[in-house]
Amino acid sequence: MTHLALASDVRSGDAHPARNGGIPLDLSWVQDVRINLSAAERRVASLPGRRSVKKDAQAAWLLKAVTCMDLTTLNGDDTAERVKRLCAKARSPVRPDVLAALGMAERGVTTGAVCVYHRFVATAVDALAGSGVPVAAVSTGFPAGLAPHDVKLREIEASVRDGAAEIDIVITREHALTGNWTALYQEMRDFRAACGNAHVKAILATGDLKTLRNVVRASLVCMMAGADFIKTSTGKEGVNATRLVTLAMIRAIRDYHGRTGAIVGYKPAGGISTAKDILDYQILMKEELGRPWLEPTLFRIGASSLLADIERQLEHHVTGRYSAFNRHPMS
Ligand SMILES: O=C[C@H](O)COP(=O)(O)O
Repeated sequence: MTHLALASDVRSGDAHPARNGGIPLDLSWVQDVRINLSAAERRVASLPGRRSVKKDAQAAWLLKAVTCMDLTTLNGDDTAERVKRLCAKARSPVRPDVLAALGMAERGVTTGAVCVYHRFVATAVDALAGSGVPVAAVSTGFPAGLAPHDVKLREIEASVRDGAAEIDIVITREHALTGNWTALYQEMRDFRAACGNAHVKAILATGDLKTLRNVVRASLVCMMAGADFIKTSTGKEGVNATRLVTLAMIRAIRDYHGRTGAIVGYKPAGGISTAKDILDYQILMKEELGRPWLEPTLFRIGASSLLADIERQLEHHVTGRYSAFNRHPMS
């Protein structure tokens, strides 16, 4: 398996043939999609613990995962106070004494972003001022994505006005389920245009799409329409992020890069709650796409409860006097 040879500081959208316009929809490419996963690959991707990360490297990988995390609250009972607490956590996600014990006190660590509903974008932007942590807004009638199209566009524009640097849109599942790729492409183009300079992540709601082939086709169409990231799920579907869907989507990213030169990021989201889970995703990213896709510019993890388990694991390393950074696996 060869992965992509890129510098480690590339960002999604770099090298895109038309940064804000995607490429023309190539329907024959979409229709011709075949899922080239062997039975063994499907089996392995469905099992936990696909490969092991050496024990002495795990803390470094977990700390890297924190920097890629879109720390999320997307609940009906969210309040400004909860969002402010979340932002404080995003500024300082790991206890200073734990960071110091890991030799990371000087560098400082924040999460990749904070992810909230539009209502709380301004609150989060204010609470994160000066931290460098961007605000991501879920949008377009999240999670079902069934609001009128013009309302979706106005919601995106309002979040950008309030300071969201990243917009997580949800696609209209019906377009994918009925094979109406032209409609999906046009929808995504409109979302892309409404985002302006904000980065756009396309949530496919893979648990709703019935087949892996639909997932890959929807991935390709969203990338052609200019998505900076493709994201699995809202966290509200019956089935959210899985390793099998991840394998299919990141191979679509690799294929898309191979054919167009465009660089697209990946965001698994929903139900990722343990350190062990995220290590599996990181291994997949590194093996399939390569080192640049372990950075927050190209990899985000949408999660509301993962941080607590990572903190526990890091504290465990520290109290066990583990020197995790002596042999950093990703330098
Ligand atoms: O986009 C992020 C997801 O909604 C988070 O899902 P989760 O609450 O299952 O971690």
